[in-house]
Amino acid sequence: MTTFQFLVRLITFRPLLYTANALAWTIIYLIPIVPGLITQQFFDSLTGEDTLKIGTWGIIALLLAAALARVVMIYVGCITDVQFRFRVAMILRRNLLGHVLKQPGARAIPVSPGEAISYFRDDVDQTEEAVSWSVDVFGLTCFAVVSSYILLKIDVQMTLLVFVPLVLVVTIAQLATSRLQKYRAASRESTARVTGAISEMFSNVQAIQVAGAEDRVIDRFRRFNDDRRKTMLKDKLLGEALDAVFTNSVNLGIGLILLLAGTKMRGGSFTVGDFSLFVYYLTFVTQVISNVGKFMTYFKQMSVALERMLELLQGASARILTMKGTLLLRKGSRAAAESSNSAPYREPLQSLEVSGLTYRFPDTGRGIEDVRLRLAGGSFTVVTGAIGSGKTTLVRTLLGLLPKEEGTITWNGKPVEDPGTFFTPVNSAYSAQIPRLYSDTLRNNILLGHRDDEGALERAVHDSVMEYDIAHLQQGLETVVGPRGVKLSGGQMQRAAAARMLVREAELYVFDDVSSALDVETESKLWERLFESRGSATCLVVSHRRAALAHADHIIVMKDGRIETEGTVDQLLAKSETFQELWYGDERTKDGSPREA
Ligand SMILES: Nc1ncnc2c1ncn2[C@@H]1O[C@H](COP(=O)(O)OP(=O)(O)OP(=O)(O)O)[C@@H](O)[C@H]1O
Repeated sequence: MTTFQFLVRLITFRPLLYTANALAWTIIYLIPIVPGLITQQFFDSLTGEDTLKIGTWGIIALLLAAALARVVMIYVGCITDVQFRFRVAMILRRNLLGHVLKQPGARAIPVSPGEAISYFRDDVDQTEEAVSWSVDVFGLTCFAVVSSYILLKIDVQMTLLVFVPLVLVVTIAQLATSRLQKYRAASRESTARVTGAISEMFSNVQAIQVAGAEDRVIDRFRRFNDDRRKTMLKDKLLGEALDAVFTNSVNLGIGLILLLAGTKMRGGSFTVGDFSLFVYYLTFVTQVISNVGKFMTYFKQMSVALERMLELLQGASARILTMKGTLLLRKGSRAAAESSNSAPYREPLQSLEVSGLTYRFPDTGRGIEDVRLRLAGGSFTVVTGAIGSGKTTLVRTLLGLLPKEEGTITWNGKPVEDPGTFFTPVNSAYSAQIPRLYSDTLRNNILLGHRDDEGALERAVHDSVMEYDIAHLQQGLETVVGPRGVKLSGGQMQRAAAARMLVREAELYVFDDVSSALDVETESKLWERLFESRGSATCLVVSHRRAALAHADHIIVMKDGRIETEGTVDQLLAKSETFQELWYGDERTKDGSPREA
């Protein structure tokens, strides 16, 4: 989709509102024609050359009426503009967010969250700006046509002599704005580097101190600041210079008119009223040029914004951005939409089967290949294997957090078409390898908006072996855990994440390495409690720890992205070297032989 097509699609998103807006602003731009003509009559009346013959008070009344009409129209124009802008920005943000939310969770956005936020904020704003200014271009063109006609009728030579150089000066200045844009982009980039460095330094204070890297980090920060100073200076200097040209071009024009008008007036072909009309329109002609320039700038920015938003769509059609749909702006429309979503249906899990499951990361080509597995309802299956063997990729692809390239998944024999939507509570709940906590209370981190029905929170805290920690936290469940949960230990974070999963009722619980930071005793308690309170639930657990492996009904051993072997602990100990290494791994002596018991 070209930028122009994108603009047209946004304009036609609400055609009536856009037309009303365009009409309002065209009238706003055309109204100044009238006071110009009235002023001309006023000055001509002083020299007895006026044709209107309505006297000074009549002229004043007309001027007031024109001013009042313009004020009223500006009020109307602001309302139509805000209404239209708001809808354009809202549809873009909603469509973008809707697309992001439909993506597999682990690959929802191709950039950092900070950058994605800037796409949602700045790129949408720039697009909104361009669409809104397209209205002004139409109005200003109408003004330019009508005023040029009036001025040319009064004096062709004067019009050309005054306006052509003026148009040239302002156009050249406008062209320089593309350089200004380059400078602006560079200064934004350098500012982003500086703020990024500040946030990196704050979040890595300990790592910097431990590595004794304070001086190097400050040197790097200084370089970023120097760079920012240079780019900002260029940006400001050119910006101010262009501003000076724009504001002074009117004075320049008036100077030219004064020079020429004197001679013409003496000859009698040019009246005082004509002079006032030229000066009056001059301001608006400059405005026309600078506003058309502004639109051109916004249009260019819009093409960059479109490119960036397309990046966020990750190859999906650009039409997604401008898809029409209800905006739920009226009171109660959200509630109506929500109530139409029926409660999720829970189907007890008898068997979950996966076959030919394949996903390779585009940048490394690594991942999983042709994975086949079967989980029986109520079973406890452990996926194990060496570091990087594909355990996490397997569960994420199964759950739809990564987009499977090939393979089928069936739940009780029925194919699961969209795993990302299907594998959520009440069907399944998942606890990721790296716990993601928010700077909020522990209670809110566990519940994450879930209702605390019938003591669900208390049960989840107990099942995840957190009761002792909570008793020792200063404010118990009300303790604020700090950004990313920094006030908790690694093991506490893992168990908080497990509690978040267990507070949700589900048929299938998927644990990705939740026990790696737990001591043996706590981990054993975790599995025991899970069996006690949720014996009928099916569990898929990624782990290489004995406490989990010892509880397993079935173990899957991964190697290089494929299932190497599977079976029970005894079977695997007898036949799999990889499994023996994992099982005895911690106990090997330096010469490689197992330790004596
Ligand atoms: N985001 C990513 N981009 C590219 N390659 C990746 C990415 N994540 C993992 N990989 C690669 O995919 C392979 C499987 O990784 P995965 O995280 O599934 O292994 P794992 O068995 O869970 O390892 P660990 O025990 O360390 O968690 C590895 O070779 C890894 O380098």
